[in-house]
Amino acid sequence: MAGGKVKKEKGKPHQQQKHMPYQGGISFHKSKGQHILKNPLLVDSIVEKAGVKSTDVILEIGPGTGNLTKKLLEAGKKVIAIEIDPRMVLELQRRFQGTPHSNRLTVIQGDVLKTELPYFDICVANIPYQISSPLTFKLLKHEPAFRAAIIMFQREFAMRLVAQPGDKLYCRLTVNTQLHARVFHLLKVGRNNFRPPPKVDSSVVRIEPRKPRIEVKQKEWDGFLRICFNRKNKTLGSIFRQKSVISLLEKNYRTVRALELGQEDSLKEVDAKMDFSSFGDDQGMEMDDDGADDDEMEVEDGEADEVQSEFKDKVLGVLKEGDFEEKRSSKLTLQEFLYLLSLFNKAGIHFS
Ligand SMILES: C[S@@+](CC[C@H](N)C(=O)[O-])C[C@H]1O[C@@H](n2cnc3c(N)ncnc32)[C@H](O)[C@@H]1O
Repeated sequence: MAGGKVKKEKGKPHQQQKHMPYQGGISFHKSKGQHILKNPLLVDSIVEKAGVKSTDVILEIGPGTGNLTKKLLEAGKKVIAIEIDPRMVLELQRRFQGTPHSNRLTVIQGDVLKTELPYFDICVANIPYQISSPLTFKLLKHEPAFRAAIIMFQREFAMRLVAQPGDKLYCRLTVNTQLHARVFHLLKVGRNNFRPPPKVDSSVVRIEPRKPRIEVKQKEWDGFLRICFNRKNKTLGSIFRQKSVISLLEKNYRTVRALELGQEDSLKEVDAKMDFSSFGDDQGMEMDDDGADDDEMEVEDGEADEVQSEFKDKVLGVLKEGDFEEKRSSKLTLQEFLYLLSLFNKAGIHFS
């Protein structure tokens, strides 16, 4: 309930670290990323840069107390807002009830990550940063594709989304996002525009889903990028020489061949011979990685780990064919990644 008492944590009678006071009586929960936009000029600027049309159905994620919602209602035809916190939902109802906007606002109470998204033309949102990655990919998977999403992210996350080959922040998240969308940086936002101020600066970006979509087999693509970005500054030749990588690809190769030939026995034989422990469950193709650890090593590398085999020659042959052996993922364009994957697939080499 808005204006309710702040619950004190057990054993910490004088501490209310997670609850920040708010002049209107509502308290903000950091755990829900509640940093409310307090600068009306900034709110105007976001709505203006979003290019909202008067015919637009707008999706807002995390409307909070409704500062952005109000401007969106003024600009568009309809706002559908998804808010996890029932206190905020009440606050919104109270704020817009009896106003000319009330019948054009629908508030859905729930976790946006667990909610089936409605149809919308444009999404405008100041989101809780902890859901940045899964939310971005939920939006990018959404059908039918919307015109654009204008979203406030933590600055570093935003810069990863818009990074170009060769930029320090260029990572798997960048390539995965840019496969599905064109992304533009719109606005830098300092932390003092929020109440309470977050610990980080922010940026507003514009995400435009590609139309038509670039079609890839998602598991194949994810598996491929995971390997390429395992050490993004190493040459692809060095990454694809690793024993663990060769083993995984050879297993996939034989699996596909065996399935094609319907040879179940040879499958069992392959499984018995190979050790794939270094990839294990990490082959899960979830898209929620924020890319922050792309420089971290998941697969051991090094000369000692190399294998000599015909299959390795096959893999390196593909790299040579496309002139990729000396190239590094940190500098590869989206088109080059797509081309390299197509060369691997043409040679019967698969990543899932
Ligand atoms: C950064 S605040 C933005 C509030 C408001 N839009 C503004 O700009 O002033 C994020 C809002 O998202 C809500 N929220 C947090 N997690 C959410 C989730 N998983 N699904 C929907 N809303 C969420 C919070 O309760 C909060 O109201």
